[in-house]
Amino acid sequence: MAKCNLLEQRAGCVRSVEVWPARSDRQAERLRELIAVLQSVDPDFVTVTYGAMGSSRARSLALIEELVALGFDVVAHLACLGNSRDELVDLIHRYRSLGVCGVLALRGDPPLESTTGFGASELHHASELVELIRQESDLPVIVALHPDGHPDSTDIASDRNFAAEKLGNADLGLTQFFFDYASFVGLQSDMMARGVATPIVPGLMVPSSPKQLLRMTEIAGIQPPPYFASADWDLDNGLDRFRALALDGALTLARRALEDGARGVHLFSMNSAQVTAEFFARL
Ligand SMILES: NC(=O)C1=CN([C@@H]2O[C@H](COP(=O)(O)OP(=O)(O)OC[C@H]3O[C@@H](n4cnc5c(N)ncnc54)[C@H](O)[C@@H]3O)[C@@H](O)[C@H]2O)C=CC1
Ligand SMILES: Nc1nc(=O)c2c([nH]1)NC[C@@H]1CN(c3ccc(C(=O)N[C@@H](CCC(=O)O)C(=O)O)cc3)CN21
Repeated sequence: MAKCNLLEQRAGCVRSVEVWPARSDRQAERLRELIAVLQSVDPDFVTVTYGAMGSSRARSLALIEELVALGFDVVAHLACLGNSRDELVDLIHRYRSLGVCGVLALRGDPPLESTTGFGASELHHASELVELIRQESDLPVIVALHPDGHPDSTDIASDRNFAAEKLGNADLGLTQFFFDYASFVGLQSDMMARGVATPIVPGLMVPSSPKQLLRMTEIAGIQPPPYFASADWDLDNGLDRFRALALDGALTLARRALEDGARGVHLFSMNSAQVTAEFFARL
């Protein structure tokens, strides 16, 4: 049974890893390799995406069930967009009975093929979902925070105000990935300035290729790190050099955050066994 104490599990650095459900045979093979690595890394909790990039609810539920059965503490993502209130309530109860140890309350991304239609959505902001989870369960609630501001926000001040409101009602904040340490420091100080002291754990991503990096910076609405523009990655050994810099970059951010008092680190594994193994071996 899940221990349900997200930050008190390990003295020092609490380690968490995001995984997503496989959507093809090739992805299923990658997921097997990742789960094998996770069994030796032994993270404090694993988060399972919901609906990310169009993935289905059934696949998320099946992966949660599998990971719980393997003995992992699982945090389930839940997104407002595309679900009615009743569907969200049903999912919260299903998560509860599957034995998850927390919920990451997200607004969610609009469907890839649409810029406006959110279908049956009745809740429109993560803060509303935090309230719903509180009403419906005693599960710990995590929220996503955006060090560089959310790409849909009109200005950073209002984005920080909304972020502080939802973080104040949550048990933990996990950040979107970032490449500029100053953005993480800015987020922390803006939350403190608004009177919110809920712990914030940095989310790190180690891109496996320049192409993946550009795709992810586009999703997050942020600039690539400085090393990206420093070389022609198509040249000999370019990919190996890129991966070494990407890993060093994420480790540098993680270590600085831990030195400055962060309680843990969260890795967006991108379902890569190799990245996950190397990141935690060197942290
Ligand atoms: N770990 C993960 O899976 C992560 C996922 N994300 C993704 O980021 C996306 C949205 O992020 P969230 O932080 O959950 O959304 P959110 O609902 O907190 O914020 C989304 C946007 O709405 C604005 N907003 C918030 N509350 C508002 C209110 N009451 N009135 C008007 N505007 C308001 C915010 O400033 C922001 O621009 C999701 O697609 C999520 O999947 C982001 C980071 C990590
Ligand atoms: N805005 C936003 N939405 C998210 O879903 C999200 C974030 N940010 N930030 C952190 C992580 C990263 N997430 C991601 C990122 C990419 C894929 C993705 O491209 N998945 C492909 C597989 C690609 C591959 O195997 O290389 C898929 O088909 O599911 C999924 C989740 C989920 N999280």
